[in-house]
Amino acid sequence: MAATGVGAGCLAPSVRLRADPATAARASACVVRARLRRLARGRYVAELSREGPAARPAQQQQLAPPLVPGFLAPPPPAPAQSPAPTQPPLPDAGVGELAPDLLLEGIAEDSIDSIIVAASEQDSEIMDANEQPQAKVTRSIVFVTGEAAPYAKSGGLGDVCGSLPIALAARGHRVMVVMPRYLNGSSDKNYAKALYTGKHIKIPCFGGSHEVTFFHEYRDNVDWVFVDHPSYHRPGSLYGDNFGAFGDNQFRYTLLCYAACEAPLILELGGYIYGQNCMFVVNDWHASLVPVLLAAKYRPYGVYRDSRSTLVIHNLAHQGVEPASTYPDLGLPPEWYGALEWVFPEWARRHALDKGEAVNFLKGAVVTADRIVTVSQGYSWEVTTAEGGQGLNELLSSRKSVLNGIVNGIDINDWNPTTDKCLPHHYSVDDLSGKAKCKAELQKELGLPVREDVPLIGFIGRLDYQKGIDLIKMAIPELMREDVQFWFLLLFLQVMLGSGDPIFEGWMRSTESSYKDKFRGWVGFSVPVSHRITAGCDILLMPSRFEPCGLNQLYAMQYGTVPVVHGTGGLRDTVETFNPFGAKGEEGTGWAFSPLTVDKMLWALRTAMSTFREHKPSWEGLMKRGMTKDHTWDHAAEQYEQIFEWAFVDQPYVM
Ligand SMILES: Nc1ncnc2c1ncn2[C@@H]1O[C@H](COP(=O)(O)OP(=O)(O)O[C@H]2O[C@H](CO)[C@@H](O)[C@H](O)[C@H]2O)[C@@H](O)[C@H]1O
Repeated sequence: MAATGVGAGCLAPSVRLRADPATAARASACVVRARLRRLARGRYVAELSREGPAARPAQQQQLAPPLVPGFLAPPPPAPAQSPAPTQPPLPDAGVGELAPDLLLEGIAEDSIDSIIVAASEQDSEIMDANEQPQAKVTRSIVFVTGEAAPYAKSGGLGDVCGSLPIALAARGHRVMVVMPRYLNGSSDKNYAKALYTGKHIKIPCFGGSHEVTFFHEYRDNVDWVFVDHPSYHRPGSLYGDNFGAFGDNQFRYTLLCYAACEAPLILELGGYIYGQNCMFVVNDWHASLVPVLLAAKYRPYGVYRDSRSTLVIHNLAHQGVEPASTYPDLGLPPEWYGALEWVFPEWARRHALDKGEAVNFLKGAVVTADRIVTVSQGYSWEVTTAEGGQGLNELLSSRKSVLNGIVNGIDINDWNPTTDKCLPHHYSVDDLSGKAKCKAELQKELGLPVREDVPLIGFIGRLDYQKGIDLIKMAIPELMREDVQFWFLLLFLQVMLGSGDPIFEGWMRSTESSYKDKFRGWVGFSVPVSHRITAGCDILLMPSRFEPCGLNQLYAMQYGTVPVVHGTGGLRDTVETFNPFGAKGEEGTGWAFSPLTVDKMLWALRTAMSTFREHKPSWEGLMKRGMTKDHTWDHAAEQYEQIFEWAFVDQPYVM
């Protein structure tokens, strides 16, 4: 028979569809168009519809009986004498349900979104289209974090800790996330489904005994555990307010770490405790006391000897450094001071008598964690250099044997242009028309001239030295000479910088009035706005000085928005510079410029803008290559499992 090529290889690894030989014999009559919509956790929805029903002879409309009970039932056969009816469209097959007698064959080379269904003689069974890859070894995993979406988020850490645990749970692990129960009035509703567990403990630190209670919600197969204490109930952002970072942050996150160590031992979640054989995944400085506590306060007494810890560094710039005089407050044995000890270099000291002595939470975890992961491979090398190590480079270099990089994934349920509830129009790699409409809506919303031909550049980021905002400021006069529109979204109330800089806001207002038809700036935090910008812009600019991973460029690519980034850390790992003369034709998903200078940034932007204006097919290629890249969490989750496996091969840290 004229069997067409088997498409399984073109599909995502978890999707394999086969046809029985009898069906294969009717392959040519059995052409169906299927759209596979990617969901989270490597799952797919197949939407099937017949292509060219009129061309299909009536006698061949009877499909073979389903090979697997429960699979999509075939449509009833046409009555013998009646004229061939118009073929009813096949219903949406739903997750994992695909026509039983059909085989998927990829048609768009790099795309799994558009598939033709045909039959093939060499294939004789239906595989489960909904097969979720499972871990080889399942574990009890305890995430400890200062934030996790959707409960509390101030940036990328919240995104990652809101998604990675779900991806690991889907692969068969038992996963708990421990974070504070922040109540500030405006976001309290996020915790509405979390119930009091009836468990409370007293934590001996900071000269007293502080009672914390535990709340719990079971969602997406993950135990979300919220530590409650009055210090987490206050207005402002998670870590600070208009006056700067909260003065008691060290206390707040010491409580979190103690509580996280107790949670697996005392919380009966779903009927039984997690126990002492856990993998603790501690994120950034807020959770960094956990491996120190395991080594100093539990293992010497025989507890948690079978547990291991992995430190995940999302951003080395924040280390949780406080004066050395606070060490006794932490409730750690005096002999463990060395683990947290930190001495500022002379140039960083405030006065002649300042000895620069401090305690550094993140350093404590770098010393005591069993494994260290940074959120991209590029960053795992950068942190070992004097330029990128933020003072910890030598220590991190000494731990190179346990240091790895894993690029973050993104939550495809939240960030999917075909379903995103924040967008006025939806679109996909097959039909980009909705993106042009999103752009027009965004231009209307901003009061900019509605023009399809003008490149709209966006920036989304925190008001932080890291994000390279000063570079954009310097480049604006030059950039505004071009026929361009610029949309600037800044995150207000950023912790480490304290207040949302009034000088910067003043600059934005004056730039807006100087370039009325070209520039708009907005300061605030709004998830829907960030989605609308990601969809509505043509180009996303990220001139970050350093970027451990960066999520916005991943979201941008997913939404067909072309990233122009500084080639650093995770940006360099994830954005491939456009090459019109690649081995397979045009290659690349954006522009990664280096070094970080205004001129280089302008050069990259101008190249991108001229490609947008003058080379439409190339631009569309850039958009589509970005949209079809696999940014799902499943891949990253598998790599984390490998790290966990290595951690359990080694002995745990003991002094
Ligand atoms: N004004 C605004 N309104 C609404 N949402 C806004 C916003 N400004 C920013 N956001 C959102 O905040 C997140 C920021 O992501 P980044 O990757 O830039 O993270 P960040 O630097 O905070 O975190 C660190 O951790 C992450 C995760 O590991 C790393 O990717 C990163 O390199 C590292 O610096 C995105 O989801 C973005 O949409």
